[in-house]
Amino acid sequence: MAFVPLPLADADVRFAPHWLAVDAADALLTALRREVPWHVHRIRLFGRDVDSPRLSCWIGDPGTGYVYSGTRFEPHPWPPALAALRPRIDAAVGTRMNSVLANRYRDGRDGMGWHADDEPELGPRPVIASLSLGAPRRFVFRRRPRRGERASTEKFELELPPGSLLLMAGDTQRYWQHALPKTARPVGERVNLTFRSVTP
Ligand SMILES: O=C(O)CCC(=O)C(=O)O
Ligand SMILES: [Fe+2]
Repeated sequence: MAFVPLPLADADVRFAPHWLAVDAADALLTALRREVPWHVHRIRLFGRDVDSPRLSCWIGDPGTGYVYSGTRFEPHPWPPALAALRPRIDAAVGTRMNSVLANRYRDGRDGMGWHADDEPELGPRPVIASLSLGAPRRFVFRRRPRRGERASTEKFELELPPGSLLLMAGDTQRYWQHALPKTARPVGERVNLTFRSVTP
């Protein structure tokens, strides 16, 4: 359950690799497969609308509607398994979360490209708690280029096993981007929940 800080400069990233026991993570994955209305979202990529390479669902309190990749989503109400989990997440990170983006990566062809979760509704220093379930996947950070720098080579990567909780806080979104790369390796299904605190 303990968090260890990860060595990203000017960021606050903490990781609890075994936040949930493996059987609890499995049970949650089974419940979420059934309880969450999974959809392919349309996202804007280099000025074009395309199908996102994953299934997703926005879940949240009323009024936490969210703009993502140029599209506004009204949140789905909390399914029972997530309503039960939410106070434990809140206690672990010390923030009251009011929404969650659930993502379902069916296999290695699904992933998420480089981005920072820096939408204005998340405030200047977003606190985001990311819980992983199912197949382990590689998660990567890259530093945004500093002033006068064309590109940054600073990277940090880790594997996110089932039951792990990754906390991103402080200036993490300001100075770093993250991604879940696609992979040619045969990997099973993974579900990720990013709990957020949105100011409506
Ligand atoms: O699936 C993941 O681990 C990352 C998800 C993510 O970055 C996001 O939902 O913003
Ligand atoms: Fe993200």
